[in-house]
Amino acid sequence: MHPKAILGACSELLQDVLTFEHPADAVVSRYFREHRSLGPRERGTLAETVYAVLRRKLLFDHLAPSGSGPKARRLAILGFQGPRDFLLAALDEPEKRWLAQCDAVDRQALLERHRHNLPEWLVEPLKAQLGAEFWALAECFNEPAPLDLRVNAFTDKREDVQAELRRAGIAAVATPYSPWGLRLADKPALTRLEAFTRGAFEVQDEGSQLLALLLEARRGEMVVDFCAGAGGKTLALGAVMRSTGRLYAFDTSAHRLEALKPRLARSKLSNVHPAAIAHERDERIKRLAGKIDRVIVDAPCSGLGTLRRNPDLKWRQSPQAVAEMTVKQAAILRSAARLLKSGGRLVYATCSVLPAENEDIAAAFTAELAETFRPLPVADILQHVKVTQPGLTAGPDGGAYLRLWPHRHQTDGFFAAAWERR
Ligand SMILES: C[S@@+](CC[C@H](N)C(=O)[O-])C[C@H]1O[C@@H](n2cnc3c(N)ncnc32)[C@H](O)[C@@H]1O
Repeated sequence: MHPKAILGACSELLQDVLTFEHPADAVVSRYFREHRSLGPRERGTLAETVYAVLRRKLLFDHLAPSGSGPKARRLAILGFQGPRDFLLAALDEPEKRWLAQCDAVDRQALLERHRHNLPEWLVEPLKAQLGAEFWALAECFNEPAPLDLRVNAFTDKREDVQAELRRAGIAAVATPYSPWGLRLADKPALTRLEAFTRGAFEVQDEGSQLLALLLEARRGEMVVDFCAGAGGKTLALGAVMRSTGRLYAFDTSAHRLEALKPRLARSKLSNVHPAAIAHERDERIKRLAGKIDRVIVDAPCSGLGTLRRNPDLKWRQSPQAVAEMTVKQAAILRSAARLLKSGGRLVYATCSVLPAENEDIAAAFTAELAETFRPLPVADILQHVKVTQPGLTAGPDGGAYLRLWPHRHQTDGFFAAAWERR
C-alpha cells in the first residue's frame, strides 16, 4: 500500500478508537475484518500506530493543535510506527515542517502530564505507592509489552518447546519466575505453528502464570476457577492437575467461556468443566458449598496493570467505575469463599495496580472472616513452589501479597492474596 493510503487508514481507524465507545482491540479487529486486503505488515503498522497514540495521548493532544488538517491525521502522524522515510512520503510540505518542530520539542521541559501520559486520578495512588519510582513505571506503561508463552506442562517440556521454536526461527528465553514461561524477542505469527495447534503452548503473561501457580492445585482435587473468562488460568491449573480431578471454570459471560473451548480442545485436558453462572450467588455455587479444595478468584477489575497492552483503559476507566468494581470484587470473593472445604485454599487476584482493588479488598475479607479464613503469606507459597527470587511480594511483613509491577518484573501489574479455610 502507498504511504498516503496507510496514513489515511491509520487516521480513519484512530477516529473510531478515540470515541472510546468500545475497547481498542475490538475496534482494531473489526477494522481488519472489514478491510481483508490489508497484509500482515500493514496491519502491524496500523495497530501499533493506534496503540502508540493511546499511550502518549496527552503529549500528542498537546502537540496536535500547532498543526493543521483533521486531528486524527495529526495524531496518526505523531504516533506513526514505521520508517521515517515512509511516513515523510505521505506528508505534504507544511506537515513535514510541523513534524520537524514537534520532534524538536525538549521532552524533559514538558509538563509532568505530557511526560507520564496518565490521568491525574491514577497518578496520585501510583505516586503514593512508588514515590520516585513512579517515573520508571510511567515510562514502562508507555512501551509495548513482551510476548510471553506458557508451555503446557501436561504435554510438553519448556526446553523442548523452546528448541522447537528455535527451529522455526523464533528466539525465546525462559522467563525468570514462572517454570512454564517463555519470553519471545519479537511478535511472530504463532497460530500456524505445529506446536500451537497441538496445544504445546498458549500466549500468557508470566504474571498470570504465577497466579495459577499460587493455588498449588494437585492431582485428583476439586478446584474452581471462579472467574475463568477465556480460561487463561484454567488451562494452567488443568495442566498442573495432570488432567485429573475436577476443575470447574465458572464465569458470568457465556461468550468468554465459549472462547475457552478451542483452547481446551488443543490442550488435551479432560478435567475441565466450563459452566456459565448467572451471578456469584448462582444455585450451582450453592450446591458445591464446602466441597472444593481450591478456589481462584481472578476478579473482574479495572485492568490498570495491563496498560502496556491495553493503553485505552487509562482513558476508558474512571474513579467511579473502579469504586463500583470494588463492591463487585468483595461480593464475588465472599461468595467464592463459601465453596471451600476445611483446609482448602483461596486465592484472590487482579491485574490492577490500585490498592482499592487489591490490598483493601484482601484486608477487609481477612478482617470480616478472621474466624474462618487464615491468611497465607504469598512469600511462603512462592518458597514452597521454588520461586525464590526476592522482590515479588509486599504488604504486612513484606510477604503477605504478590505484587508484580511492569517496570520491576517485566510482567503486567498483578496482585494476589491467599487464605486457608480453618
Ligand atoms: C480478569 S477476567 C478473567 C480472566 C481469566 N481468568 C483468564 O485468566 O483468562 C474476570 C472475569 O470475571 C468475569 N465475571 C464478572 N462478574 C462475575 C461474577 N459475578 N462471577 C463470576 N465471574 C464474573 C468476567 O466475565 C471476566 O471474564
